[in-house]
Amino acid sequence: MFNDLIPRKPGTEPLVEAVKACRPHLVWAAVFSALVNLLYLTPTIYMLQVYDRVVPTGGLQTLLLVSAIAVFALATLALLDWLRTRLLVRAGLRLDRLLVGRLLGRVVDLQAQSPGSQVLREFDHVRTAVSGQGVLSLFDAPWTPIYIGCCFLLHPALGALTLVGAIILLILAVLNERDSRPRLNQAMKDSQAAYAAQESMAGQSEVVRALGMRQAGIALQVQQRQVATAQQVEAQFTGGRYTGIIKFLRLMLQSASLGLAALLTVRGHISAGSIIAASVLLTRAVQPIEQMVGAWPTLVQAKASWKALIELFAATGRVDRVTTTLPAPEGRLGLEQVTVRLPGSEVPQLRGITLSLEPGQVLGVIGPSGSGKTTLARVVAGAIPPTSGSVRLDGADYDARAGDTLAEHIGYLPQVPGLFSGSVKDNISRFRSALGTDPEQIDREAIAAAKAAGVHEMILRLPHGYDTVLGHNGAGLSVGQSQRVALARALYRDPVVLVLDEPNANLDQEGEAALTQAIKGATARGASVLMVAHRAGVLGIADRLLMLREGTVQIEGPRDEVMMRLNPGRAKPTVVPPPGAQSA
Ligand SMILES: Nc1ncnc2c1ncn2[C@@H]1O[C@H](COP(=O)(O)OP(=O)(O)OP(=O)(O)O)[C@@H](O)[C@H]1O
Repeated sequence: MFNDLIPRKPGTEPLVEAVKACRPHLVWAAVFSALVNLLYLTPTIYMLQVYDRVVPTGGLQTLLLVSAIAVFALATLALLDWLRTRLLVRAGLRLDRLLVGRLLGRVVDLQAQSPGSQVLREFDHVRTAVSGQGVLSLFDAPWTPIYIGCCFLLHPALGALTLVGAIILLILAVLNERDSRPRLNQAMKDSQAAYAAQESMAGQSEVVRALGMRQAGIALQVQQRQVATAQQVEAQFTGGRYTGIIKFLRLMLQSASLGLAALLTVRGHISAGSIIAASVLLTRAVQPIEQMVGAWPTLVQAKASWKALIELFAATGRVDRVTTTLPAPEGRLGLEQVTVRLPGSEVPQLRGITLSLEPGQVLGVIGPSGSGKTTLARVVAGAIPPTSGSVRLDGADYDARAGDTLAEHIGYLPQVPGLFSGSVKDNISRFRSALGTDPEQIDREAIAAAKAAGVHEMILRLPHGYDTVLGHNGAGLSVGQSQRVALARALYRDPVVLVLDEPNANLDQEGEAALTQAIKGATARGASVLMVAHRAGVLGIADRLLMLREGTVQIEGPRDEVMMRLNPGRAKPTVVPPPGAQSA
């Protein structure tokens, strides 16, 4: 039942480490729980002493002594209860400290986007269960048999009543779990889908308004929400029904034990003190079961979330490896039989691509829409791994440089610029300030990159220059301006490989001239450049051209030769020199 909750797959090591780090807290919390539960016997024992020793003899000194002991025991109970709660909260914090950074790293490493956005929510479910009532109810549960045993010690009939009561409550708890679990799981899935749909609509609100999809969009979201809420309500109704029955039964049992104990006292089987003691013991015996029923949704949710975290870590096991530090590369790029099949797709997007690119060379990638140009750019940029085959930088597989180490040598300008919320400088410097890099160094390098991209003057004309704060997706800049800032980001710290995906798609003449100069500057210092382009202009700078069709290389060779082959009727290649090319 709990087998699938143990992280065993490669890649899940951080989860194992985090659990190990929290183990001392959990063990001590369990020990304190045991002591707390023992001390819960204090009122029972106190009552027995008062009724059986103090009342018959009228011994005030005995009353004072047992009262003092009871106060001490109850104070210790309160202290230990407080300590165990603190320990669990600290365990939750430790989980947070150890896992959140890695978790976010793994989300970045995920290829499929959707599950990643829920990951922190999943983690919080686990943390809440660990640091709250969920785990406490598990710690208290084993005490039910002990309290029942104490009832048997008072009198077998009282023990039997408590045992039967506990069994009935347990059966109700199991039925509750069985009835509400599928509904809770479904409710979770439905509400996640509803949240995702709402986020997507909110992100596209302009399009929704402009296309008159307002009413349809709202109706769709309301429907999705109703489905999710209906399941939640059903689960709550089911849980509430059982909680009500369980509460009624517990109160009945308490009264029944009082009545039975009174009967046994009248008949002289037990002392008068046992009457209330029996009722208190029964309450303690069934309380963990009741607690468990209350905490069940939290535990079910935490279990599902923990499994989701295990899957996430197992699916992204490639990261967090320790690799040998290789020397800085020169920019020799090689693809060997690269095949890419994106997650969820049945056919590969790239098939058996082999190519090489030397430092200082520009390779232009052309081909019809959907032929795989962007996919090739993403693989060469290291954004996605090949499904098979290898991508090499100076002979070393991309995998040989772990995490961000590879990215330091690569400048990537994606088809959609993808700027982030933050200042223009933050965006160009790839948010280095968050890593504690010297601010002056960041300023110097960001300005150098902007100059290399020919965008320095344009940035200076922005309301706050490099400190202009951009919104989500670079809001605050035009599409062309975003593309130029993203080019500066790609050139930040002079990477030896440049991957530019339709870098001139939104540029005016000035922007295209700046782009050409930037590419020339990069090749002059020895960078290799792979550039996807539709428009002929910028391709004039390419040394070689590669034409893709349906994910395979159709033609590859020196630019003019390829152009001649593509346009055999023409005497001269059709690629026109890009603006600014003659000034080089
Ligand atoms: N996330 C994805 N999952 C599955 N298939 C995808 C995904 N993204 C793209 N594809 C498919 O991969 C193929 C290649 O897409 P790609 O974006 O590489 O083409 P492209 O040549 O860059 O096209 P364009 O010139 O229109 O940008 C297309 O058939 C597309 O449908």
